[in-house]
Amino acid sequence: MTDERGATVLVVDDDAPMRHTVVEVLLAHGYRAVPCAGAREAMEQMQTEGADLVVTDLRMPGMKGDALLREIREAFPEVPVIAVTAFGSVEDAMALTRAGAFDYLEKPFRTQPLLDSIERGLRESAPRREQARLQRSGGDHLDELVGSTPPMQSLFSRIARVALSPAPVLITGESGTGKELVARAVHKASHRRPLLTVNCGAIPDQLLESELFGHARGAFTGAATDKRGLFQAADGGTLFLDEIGEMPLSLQPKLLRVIESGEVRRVGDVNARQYNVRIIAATNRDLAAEVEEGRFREDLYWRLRVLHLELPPLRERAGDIPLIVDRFLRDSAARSGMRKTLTPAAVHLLAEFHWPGNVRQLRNTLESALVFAPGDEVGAEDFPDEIRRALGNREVVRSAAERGLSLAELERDYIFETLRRLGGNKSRAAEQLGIPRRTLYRRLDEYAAEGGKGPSGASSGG
Ligand SMILES: Nc1ncnc2c1ncn2[C@@H]1O[C@H](COP(=O)(O)OP(=O)(O)OP(=O)(O)O)[C@@H](O)[C@H]1O
Repeated sequence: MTDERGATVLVVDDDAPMRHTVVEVLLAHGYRAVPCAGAREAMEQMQTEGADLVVTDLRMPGMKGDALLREIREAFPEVPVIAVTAFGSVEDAMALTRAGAFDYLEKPFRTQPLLDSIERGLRESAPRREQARLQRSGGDHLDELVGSTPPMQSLFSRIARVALSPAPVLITGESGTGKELVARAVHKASHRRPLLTVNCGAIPDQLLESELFGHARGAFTGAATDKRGLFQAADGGTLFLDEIGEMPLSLQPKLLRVIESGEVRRVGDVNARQYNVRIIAATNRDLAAEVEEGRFREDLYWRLRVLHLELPPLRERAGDIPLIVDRFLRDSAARSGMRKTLTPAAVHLLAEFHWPGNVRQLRNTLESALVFAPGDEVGAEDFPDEIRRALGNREVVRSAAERGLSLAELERDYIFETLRRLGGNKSRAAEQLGIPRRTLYRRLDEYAAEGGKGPSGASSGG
């Protein structure tokens, strides 16, 4: 967590005495308070110096305070805005919250509620502001990638560092962790152009070679004209080889040769040409294991992973989930013009789930909940059973793990408990357990043979 003393707070009010009083109070409490006489001045200040939080009056000449609120939400969504309003009607307050105000205070207000609100606003927005800071310091190449947890921060700084090198980069990580976004970020920061992408798993083996290297007219049946390959088309830029683990073994030595020499020979051509192409490869496979098993060439593997970026699975950076959700909600609001919010229970649910399909699954899940949730608010009940059940299951699994149960014991207890709940009806129990009936019978026979120990609680007690 960042230390919020010294945070920059803009105080926007056209009423000079009021403005100065607030500034004095904030300075006395260790904030860097900057007075702004109007909305324009405030926007100017945000663009040049930045700000961590804004306290603004809502009625000012020049630009209305609520217009300022909207502008800030759009340009600097990470900066919380506390609105000060003279008319404290409920309608106003609701309109303000809908427009994105973090909090509002009625005039005249006392010092302590203002200080409390500022402290809370800074605390709650800290991860978003940190992310924005990182993105700004690294240029705009990270703008699609959300994350403020330590593994993502270290990834961002690695991206900036590897971008300028001409060496190949290997990006690994489970499916849906953002490998393609990382490839794009590396490319963007590299100042190379253009970026071409090929999915090695999506093109039939025979075609991949001519897709990559091109072919000469008449090289094979059907090659009626000369064809440029991706290496040629990407000259001066980056070639992203997605799903490199799927590249056929027969093609791998050719790719290695091209990477090492920079020379490409089209299929059916005798002459080689020199191209300047930076390779980024990605895979969700364990390439080292593929090498062990003879499915991937070791020399190519080592050549590709000169620079290696590893994307952690989402469950290992759950702290990023609220940020990612926030980004998706904003993207979706921008597309649909309808802004929906999540209830705290829904946010909790999403933050706690283990997301085997990583960010892609989170995005898809959220998108469908946004479509199907009837009102403006998406609650935990709008997410699939499977996700809600997993959280309940976690409690059960945790207590089993705490008791030191083996998998076999857990299974046995679960079977007996299901049978007990269903009054001993084996057909229904098998159905609920999702196993064939004969499997259930076999298990019960095994337990009986073990001496009918019954549930582990009973056996460990005896
Ligand atoms: N850190 C992130 N911030 C925002 N969106 C992300 C992030 N990581 C992934 N996404 C989104 O998740 C989805 C999957 O990302 P991407 O296609 O880059 O994953 P991948 O690792 O390449 O997956 P695969 O191995 O299946 O090809 C995309 O919609 C992407 O925009």
